[in-house]
Amino acid sequence: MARYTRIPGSLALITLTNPPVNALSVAVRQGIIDTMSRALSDPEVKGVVLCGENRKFCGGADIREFAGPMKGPHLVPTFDSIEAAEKPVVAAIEGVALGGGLELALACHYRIAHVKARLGLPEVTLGLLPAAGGTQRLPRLIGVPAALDLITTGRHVSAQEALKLGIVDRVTDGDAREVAAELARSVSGQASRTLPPLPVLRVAHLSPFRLN
Ligand SMILES: CC(C)(COP(=O)(O)OP(=O)(O)OC[C@H]1O[C@@H](n2cnc3c(N)ncnc32)[C@H](O)[C@@H]1OP(=O)(O)O)[C@@H](O)C(=O)NCCC(=O)NCCSC(=O)C[C@@H](O)CCCCCCCCCCCCC(=O)O
Repeated sequence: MARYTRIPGSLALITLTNPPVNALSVAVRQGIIDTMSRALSDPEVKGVVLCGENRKFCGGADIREFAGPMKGPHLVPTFDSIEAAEKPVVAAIEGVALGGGLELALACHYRIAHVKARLGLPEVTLGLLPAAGGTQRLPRLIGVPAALDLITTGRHVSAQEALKLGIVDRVTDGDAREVAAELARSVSGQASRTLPPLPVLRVAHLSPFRLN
């Protein structure tokens, strides 16, 4: 599920609620769609903060659902609609943002991380590749070499490393939701931030893959 709360400054706070790590179960995916649609259709709401319950942003796809056929809404269009939102959406990352959890944060326009947060795309350790936009959005955000490193090793990075790489916009030792709300208020009314195009042509050692 996802809980919808109005918070000061004409913002909506969307909280993923699926203990223990707010994984992206069918109910959470549907909850994101419903709450985002509510926030975007309410003219009083000028921006959105997305967080996870119990100070854990999101541990990714719900591995408890891997045993059966995929049901419910898909992550790709769900995340695409967040990215396309005309109101700023800010991820408040506490605890973990792993796999689909980081892919969700990457679809948001801004990311605030708590200093103790860990981020990564560990899909490779499960024999998978990130399949909810991470292979497309991460290279656009931090460049192909750094993105390939994270995708192919599956390693987790600290909030400070994520800041240095450019994955997050700010690190806080306070309440990430409050810092995210402050940022959402400061950018409300501005055009949504978009990711730059993939800089493929500038990566020399990937020249065999150059597009002519
Ligand atoms: C999160 C952790 C770092 C926490 O570690 P910690 O040591 O604190 O605690 P535990 O490890 O003991 O875990 C606590 C508790 O939490 C449970 N848990 C952890 N992670 C998950 C999870 N992801 N889902 C469910 N439950 C989880 C854990 O089992 C424990 O439970 P317990 O009851 O025992 O207390 C650490 O746990 C960790 O590292 N977790 C793994 C995180 C991870 O690997 N995440 C990535 C998951 S894979 C993923 O996200 C894939 C994405 O890219 C999205 C994929 C989208 C798929 C879309 C597919 C579309 C395809 C369409 C194709 C159509 C084809 C066609 O039809 O043609």
